Amino acid sequence: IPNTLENRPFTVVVEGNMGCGKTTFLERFKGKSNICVLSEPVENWRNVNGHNLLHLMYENPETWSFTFQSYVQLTMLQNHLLPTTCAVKIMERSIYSARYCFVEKLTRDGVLPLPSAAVMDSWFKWILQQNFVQVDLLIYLRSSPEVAYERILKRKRPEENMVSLDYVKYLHEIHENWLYFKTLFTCPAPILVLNADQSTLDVHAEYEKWKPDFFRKTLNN
Ligand SMILES: Cc1cc2cn([C@H]3C[C@H](O)[C@@H](CO)O3)c(=O)nc2[nH]1
Repeated sequence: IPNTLENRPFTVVVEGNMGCGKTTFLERFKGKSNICVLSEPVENWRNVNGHNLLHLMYENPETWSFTFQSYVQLTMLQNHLLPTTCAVKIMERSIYSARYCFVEKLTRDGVLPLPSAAVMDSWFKWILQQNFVQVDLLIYLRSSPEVAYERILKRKRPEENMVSLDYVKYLHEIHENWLYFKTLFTCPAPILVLNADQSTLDVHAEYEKWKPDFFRKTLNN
């Protein structure tokens, strides 16, 4: 069956650095009857048969990155494929940022050994070839690393207590090259860039301003 909008929801993916405000941005859509909101499955990652893979990954990335990122890829695919009767599905991150941002960074850092990166990439490429995953709009919450880092410090996620500003800056560059300069990897859908350094209200005001164009443009294709 072709993966057309007739038999699947209009899928929006919200991407951005750690601390850019994705979770807060998605709060606005929760409770709307016709929108299925899928937050990043961090709680899943914290308890896989009793194992906190997120903690293990931060504590010893050389040993646990492959395990963690393999599970992230599975949970992202599950979100992409989750059936819904809603007209719109909005997801926090995607199988794309898993591969293009996080796995890419770990591979470049030499933290993820090349044989492991090759296996991750084989899974990723096969999944895309199955045409399981369709994204219709990508919202890039574009933040400066300094603002993002301040928010990470404030929210105090236990596993992130060792995250450095350098790590956040590096992830920022990868997001910029992918979603703003578009020099890194292909973009799976049209991109709406929002200035995420603003207050939550202003980010939503900017989204509301651009929404009609983007939904009309993408729905009419
Ligand atoms: C898709 C994807 C999300 C994601 C998050 N993370 C980390 C960054 C944050 O500390 C936490 C929640 O986003 O998980 C990661 O290492 N690899 C990831 N891949």
